[in-house]
Amino acid sequence: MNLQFPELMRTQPYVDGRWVQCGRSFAVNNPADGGKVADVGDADVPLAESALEAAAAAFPAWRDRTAAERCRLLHRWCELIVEHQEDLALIITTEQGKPLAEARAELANAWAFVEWFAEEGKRVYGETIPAPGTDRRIVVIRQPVGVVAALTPWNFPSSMITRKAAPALAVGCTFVLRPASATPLSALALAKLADMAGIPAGVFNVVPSSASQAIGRLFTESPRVAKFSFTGSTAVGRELMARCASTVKRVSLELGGNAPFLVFDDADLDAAVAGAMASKYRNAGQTCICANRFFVQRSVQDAFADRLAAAVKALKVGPGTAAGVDIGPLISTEALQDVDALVRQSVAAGATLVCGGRPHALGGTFYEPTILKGVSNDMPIAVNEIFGPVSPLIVFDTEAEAVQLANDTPYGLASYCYARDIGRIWRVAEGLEYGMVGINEAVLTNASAPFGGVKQSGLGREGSRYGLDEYLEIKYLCLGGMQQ
Ligand SMILES: NC(=O)C1=CN([C@@H]2O[C@H](COP(=O)(O)OP(=O)(O)OC[C@H]3O[C@@H](n4cnc5c(N)ncnc54)[C@H](OP(=O)(O)O)[C@@H]3O)[C@@H](O)[C@H]2O)C=CC1
Ligand SMILES: O=C(O)CCCC(=O)O
Repeated sequence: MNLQFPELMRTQPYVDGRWVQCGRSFAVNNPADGGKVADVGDADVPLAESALEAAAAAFPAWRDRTAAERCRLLHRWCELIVEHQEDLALIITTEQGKPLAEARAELANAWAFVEWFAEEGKRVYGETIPAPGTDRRIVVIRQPVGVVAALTPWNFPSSMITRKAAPALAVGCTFVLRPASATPLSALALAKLADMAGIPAGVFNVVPSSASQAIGRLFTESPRVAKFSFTGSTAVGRELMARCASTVKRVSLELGGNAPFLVFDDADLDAAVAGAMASKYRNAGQTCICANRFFVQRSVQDAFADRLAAAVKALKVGPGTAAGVDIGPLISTEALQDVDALVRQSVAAGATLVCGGRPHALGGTFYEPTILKGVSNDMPIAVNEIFGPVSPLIVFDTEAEAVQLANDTPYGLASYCYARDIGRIWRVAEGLEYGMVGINEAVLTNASAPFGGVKQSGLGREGSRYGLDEYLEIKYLCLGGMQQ
């Protein structure tokens, strides 16, 4: 990797303000060609435990700084991320695979979370409440929960970190992160910049590790951790949440999705196709909010499919660093096999391919951008999170049927509705059992909006002023003896 600032290429865990030499390492590979990018120090449980200790030791002093002081450091961190965004984008593309343009967009989101919470961290207000008697006063204050431990996924190696760490640090919590083993380099580069920004030792720690289960057990069961935050699959999130019960930890979970994308007969079809492309094919479909099922009203199904197919066929597949590439590789061979199996099962069950439908001629983990028609809501491809560049089209007749089919899943993260009738839009938006509804819009993520799901898609919200609440405890002060 040819970085302008080579110091960003860190390969050791960052604990208590120091880069720690490890006895063992694990390889980070470039999904575009399978080549090794780096060997990264493999943090074991004792090292992760020492990171929790460091975070616990750093907590009182960090908590007791003024919000303005903490936020100034976060602003500095943000400035450094902006200054080094080209290098950081290259690191994302190299370890994760997405096209450079998308890596830059992820970076813009990543620093926007830091900037936004550097501002909002100054607004942790309390409250006074009228008391039932004249002899007392009720006051509510909000305080940082303490040490936060987080596990993040590989699909957004930078922004999934800053949207947890920035609010936590802004309100006075300290933070220990274990990034996905496929993408630790972005996390370590962010740690380098946090260090350069002057964020004190122990406040932000990163422990890359190949031992996901052992570190997960430590983070969820350690009494030192006050709050556990996870982004990843529902299956793993469910297991980790159960472990948190042993210490009754506060938990935030951003889990899997099965986003419905509803296209009604009054929709602006060009807008719907543009939204479908942005939602489905970004990050090669490896996004928890990407459209997973397209429900298209019968009278517009052919027009929508034809226009979508024209756009999909124009997508350029290739390594994320190559000019003009729209779709990079999938993260791993297993991911490619899973996506291909879902497509094959659908075809065997009666769906038809409009385009794509197999591993790409480039080989490796590249997959053809695909559209399937004649899918039904009970096929495995509609029941499971696809996490690949495949659009299954399901036809519907009535509004009620569309909402019923859309809600027929245990997931409830993002959903999308394209229509023009305002009554219909309102009814559908209210009826969708999802944490987020894109209405004639498919780009939902930004720092000022509350991102999160209902049902088995998770607990809590990230981004927006609600994102601060995840890291704050409410304390009620009852002042008695107030009578003269
Ligand atoms: N909501 C979302 O944003 C995401 C959803 N997914 C969904 O999950 C599917 C599988 O992807 P995958 O990356 O395997 O997602 P996982 O849920 O398995 O992984 C997410 C994170 O959790 C870690 N992890 C995995 N298993 C455990 C465990 N038992 N204890 C503690 N930590 C664990 C992973 O580490 P490591 O990477 O080292 O295994 C990674 O850091 C995808 O196809 C997609 O459907 C995946 C990623 C993000
Ligand atoms: O897939 C996710 O887990 C989050 C999506 C982030 C984004 O939309 O930028």
